Amino acid sequence: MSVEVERKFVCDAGMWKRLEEIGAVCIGQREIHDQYFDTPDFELTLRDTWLRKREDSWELKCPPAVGKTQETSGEGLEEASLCSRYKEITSLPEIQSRVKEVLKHCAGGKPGGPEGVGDSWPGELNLRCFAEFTTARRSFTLQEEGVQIDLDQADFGYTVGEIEVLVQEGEEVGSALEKIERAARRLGLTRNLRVEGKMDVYLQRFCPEHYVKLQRAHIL
Ligand SMILES: Cc1ncc(C[n+]2csc(CCOP(=O)(O)OP(=O)(O)OP(=O)(O)O)c2C)c(N)n1
Ligand SMILES: [Mg+2]
Repeated sequence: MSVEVERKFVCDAGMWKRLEEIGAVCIGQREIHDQYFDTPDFELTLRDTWLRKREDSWELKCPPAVGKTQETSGEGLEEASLCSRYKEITSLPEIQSRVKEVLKHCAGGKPGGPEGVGDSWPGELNLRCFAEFTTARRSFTLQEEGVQIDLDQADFGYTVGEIEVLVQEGEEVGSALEKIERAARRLGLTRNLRVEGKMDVYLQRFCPEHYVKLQRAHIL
C-alpha cells in the first residue's frame, strides 16, 4: 500500500517558466472529475477520511497507520509541517470495509452492508455526494529529484500546485520530505504556510458549515 507525501504550493504565472528552467518534463494533461461522499453529519471527513469517485473508480484517502510513515524525525520537522501524508486505497472491497469500520464507531453507524458493487452502496451507508468538481491537471516529473509535480486548475476557479512522492506504508518519510524540499527550493518556493487545497476552497465557497466543522476538528 502506498502513501502519498505531498506539499501544495501557490501556482503563479511564473511557475510554468520555472518548471521548464529546472528541466521538469511534462508527462501528460488530463481532466479529472471528482465526487466526494460523506454522511450528513460529515462522519468520514471529520475523521480525515476522504471517499471519492474519480471518473469511474472509487478511491479512499486516509491517514497512514501510526508508525514511521506518520512520524518525522527532528531534521524534517519544518518540511513535514508543510506536507500532508495520505494512504490511497483503490480496492473497492477494502474501501467498503474501511468505510464501514469508520462509520461503525459513529453514533448513527449502521452495522452490516454494503454488499452491492454497483453505485448503490454509498446510499446503503447514508453516504451522499457533498462535493463535485472537475480539475484540469498537467503533470510533470523532476527526474533527478524523483518527484511528480501536478498543476491543477479546478472548474470553480482555483489553481494550486502539488509536489508529490509515493512511499510504501511503514517506510520512513524522511527521504520523501528531503526530495520535496529540494524540488520546492528549485521551484523558488519560499517558506510558506499551509497552502489551501481545492477542497478547502470548494467547501469555504459552497459548504461553509462543513468547512467550519472540519476547521474546528483541525482536519483542514
Ligand atoms: C494540505 C492538506 N491537503 C489535504 C488535506 C485533507 N484533505 C482535504 S480534501 C482531501 C482529499 C483530496 O486530496 P487533495 O490532494 O487535496 O486533492 P487532489 O490533489 O485532487 O487528490 P490527489 O490527486 O492528490 O489524490 C484531503 C486528503 C489536509 N488536511 N491538508
Ligand atoms: Mg493532491
